[in-house]
Amino acid sequence: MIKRAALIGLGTMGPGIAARLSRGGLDVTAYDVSQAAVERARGMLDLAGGVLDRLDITSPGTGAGTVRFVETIAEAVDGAELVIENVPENIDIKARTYRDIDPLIGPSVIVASDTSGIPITKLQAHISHPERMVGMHWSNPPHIIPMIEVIGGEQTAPETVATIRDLIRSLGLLPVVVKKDVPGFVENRVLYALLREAVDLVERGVIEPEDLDTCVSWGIGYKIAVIGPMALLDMAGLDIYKSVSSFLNADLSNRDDVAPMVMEKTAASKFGIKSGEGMFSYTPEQAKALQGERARKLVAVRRILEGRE
Ligand SMILES: NC(=O)C1=CN([C@@H]2O[C@H](COP(=O)(O)OP(=O)(O)OC[C@H]3O[C@@H](n4cnc5c(N)ncnc54)[C@H](O)[C@@H]3O)[C@@H](O)[C@H]2O)C=CC1
Ligand SMILES: Cc1ncc(C=O)c(C(=O)O)c1O
Repeated sequence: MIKRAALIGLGTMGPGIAARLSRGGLDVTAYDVSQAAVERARGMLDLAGGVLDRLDITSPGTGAGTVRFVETIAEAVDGAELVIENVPENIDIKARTYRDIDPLIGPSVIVASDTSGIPITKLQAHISHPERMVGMHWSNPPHIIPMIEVIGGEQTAPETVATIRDLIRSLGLLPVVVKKDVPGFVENRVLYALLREAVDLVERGVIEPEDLDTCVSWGIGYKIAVIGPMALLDMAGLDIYKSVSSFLNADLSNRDDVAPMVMEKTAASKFGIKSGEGMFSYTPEQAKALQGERARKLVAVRRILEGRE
């Protein structure tokens, strides 16, 4: 089983991934081009560890692994059996990262991308031995959400998919092997269809942002956490779904570009919590309180869903 992992890119996802892997007994070496990102990640490890404690996630008999922050990418990948790439969702940055690590790692070292949806087939065009490249798509926050998508590209060896699937299982997490390498894989295709409709409804003035969140979180979100979409079809009745979709599907948002509201906000550097304003506004204190409150609620819901409460 894999024992040494390199994590390239920290940012939003990196600290939680590092914390979760080390709790599972892996030794992680983490690298980021930004020292600020390294310091932020260093400061987040204990917080993530506390959440893992509340989830009763223990380490294997061999004990917890370590997280070491290193100053060069070469140090990060030295001796690693797995390299997790977690740089920005930009194929040029990812390709450059693969070119940087290629001469530093052997042909059997697995390179797993945390990409949100760039097809793995596209990514593996930028690395030697493409059979060792795979998608390992975590969800935010990665130390709490147990489901991880595993996606093989056209040139990915089945053994590579199986190795990552088994690693995820050995960590006590939920691997979902996606059968076809489609953009967005599965989770984000469903999420982005939902978000496209949600943004469209707010943009057209059908509903206020706060009320949309109440409607979706306490309606669909609450239900879907317990009853998955396919099971929900059977609960509601496929006849009902047929009747409603016969008129509603044609009326849903089918835009293939980015909503003007999102273009305007991002052009004004209104990215959300990370910039203090997005759909809503946040002071640093509010952002910190929200992070804690959301972690507490996600832990409580997960404990109930796992039948531990
Ligand atoms: N933010 C989210 O909710 C999720 C993001 N993802 C995916 O994970 C990947 C990372 O996402 P985030 O953590 O949100 O990105 P981010 O933009 O927050 O962080 C990326 C980090 O990579 C660093 N970086 C940039 N170029 C680098 C290089 N050449 N070498 C090393 N480090 C470099 C940056 O300094 C930054 O700290 C993306 O592919 C994203 O789509 C996956 C699941 C959820
Ligand atoms: C908006 C959004 N986009 C991508 C991802 C993951 O790839 C997430 C998430 O994990 O929650 C997300 O919320």
